[in-house]
Amino acid sequence: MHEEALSAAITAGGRSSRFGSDKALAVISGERLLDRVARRFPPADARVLVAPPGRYVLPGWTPLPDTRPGEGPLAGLEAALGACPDGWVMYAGVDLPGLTPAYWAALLNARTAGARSVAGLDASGHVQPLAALYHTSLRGAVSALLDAGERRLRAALLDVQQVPWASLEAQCPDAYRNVNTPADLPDA
Ligand SMILES: Nc1nc2c(ncn2[C@@H]2O[C@H](COP(=O)(O)OP(=O)(O)OP(=O)(O)O)[C@@H](O)[C@H]2O)c(=O)[nH]1
Repeated sequence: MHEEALSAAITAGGRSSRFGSDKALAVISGERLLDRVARRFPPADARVLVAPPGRYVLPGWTPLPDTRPGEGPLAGLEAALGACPDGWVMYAGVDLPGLTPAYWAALLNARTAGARSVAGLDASGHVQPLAALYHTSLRGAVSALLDAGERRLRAALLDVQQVPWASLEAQCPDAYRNVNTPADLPDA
């Protein structure tokens, strides 16, 4: 039988212009944001870090350059889907220190037949594509979106299974607290 892989991908290719310095390297509770997000994935068959070549060293993670540098996290997803083995990819922004293994388990458990992406809704009901599951069968669709000029990551949420906040809140209340400025750091 064909076994589907489960992969983890972090996208860390941005400019951190609002943060003022590279936010992936910001230290919270003694560790880099990058290490925190990486550490809080469940075990995976492949682990990739989409970022400019040479910017980071993250042991156990395969560095992966952007297919379309500077074009945002939708382009980062294209790179990740292209590099990961066939199956599901847990895709996260490097600026989400509140993600936990329980968060990813909740999304994985929410997969339904026919779904090709799984994303949570925040407390306001907004879908959160930067901490979501994408199936590698979306490769062609994501490239087509980019070719057509699309840059919003949420456009990749095709055949999406949404997970209500009520199903996530108890296990991971800070899942969607992202770091854009130094004031957003949990220790601040
Ligand atoms: N691979 C990749 N990731 C990106 C790119 N741009 C942003 N990201 C990532 O997407 C996530 C959200 O990024 P933003 O906070 O919207 O953008 P940013 O450029 O990091 O920060 P600002 O300059 O303050 O907007 C972060 O994890 C970024 O590292 C890109 O061009 N390629």
